[in-house]
Amino acid sequence: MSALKLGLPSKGRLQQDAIDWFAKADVTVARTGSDREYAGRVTGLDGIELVLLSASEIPRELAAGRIHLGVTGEDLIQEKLADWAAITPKVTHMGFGFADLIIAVPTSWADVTTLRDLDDAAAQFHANHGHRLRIATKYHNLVRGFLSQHGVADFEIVDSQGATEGTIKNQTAEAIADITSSGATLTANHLRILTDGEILKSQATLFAARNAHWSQANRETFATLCERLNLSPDLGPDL
Ligand SMILES: Nc1ncnc2c1ncn2[C@@H]1O[C@H](COP(=O)(O)OP(=O)(O)OP(=O)(O)O)[C@@H](O)[C@H]1O
Ligand SMILES: O=P(O)(O)OC[C@H]1O[C@H](OP(=O)(O)OP(=O)(O)O)[C@H](O)[C@@H]1O
Repeated sequence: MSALKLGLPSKGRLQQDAIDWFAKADVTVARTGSDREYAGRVTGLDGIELVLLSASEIPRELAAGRIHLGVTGEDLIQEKLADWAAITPKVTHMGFGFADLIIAVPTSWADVTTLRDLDDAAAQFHANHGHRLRIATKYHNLVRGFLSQHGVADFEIVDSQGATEGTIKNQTAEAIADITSSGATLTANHLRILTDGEILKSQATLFAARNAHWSQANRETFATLCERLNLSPDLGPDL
């Protein structure tokens, strides 16, 4: 019998909260081996196999159906999977890992407080510098989609996979789009969120994979898990 594969973040800020969340359903995730070994097992509910993955790889594994269930941030799912709701429906929000994806500019840009101002500043910047205003982010698709919806076009995305708030000081970008939680990193780097610059509110979420092979046993395990967590997700007929 092939077990239901549950993908959890292998490290990082979501891992411990995810483990605690499953413990509420008497599903105990124990890391095995050393701290650095990406192995673990699940006890308390038969038929679940743990798959430890980077939070940013969980969307791809869900889409490919290599895991049945996965925990990651909504920001990562929406960025990486265009048609995410059809491929990997949400089972439930998990109530941690809250973070907002936002657009921010230097606090010294006193005249730029809205997207409209950003659009004007971008046109001016292009005219003055001969190249487009650069926005550093790892959320290329979400940022492009959001800015195009709001009529901001004269910009260029600069890839930044980490320390994005530092790109302005480093002069590799003029604005940034990144997730923020406490706001401390923005403040420390003299950045201010545009008043209408919120792209997405994210939190850790349990997703199910439509493309996974769901055996009868896998469905029953999932149903038991949902029952213990008091969940009745409506995932449509194909799951
Ligand atoms: N400061 C934060 N506060 C709360 N949640 C956050 C914060 N930063 C990130 N998150 C959430 O946690 C998710 C994973 O972030 P984390 O930094 O743990 O992993 P990652 O660096 O994106 O992935 P990887 O495991 O590949 O390194 C983010 O996509 C977001 O949903
Ligand atoms: O609003 P705050 O509470 O300050 O948190 C926001 C910061 O947290 C994340 O970075 P992370 O710590 O994952 O480091 P990274 O820049 O290397 O991705 C995010 O990219 C922000 O930089």
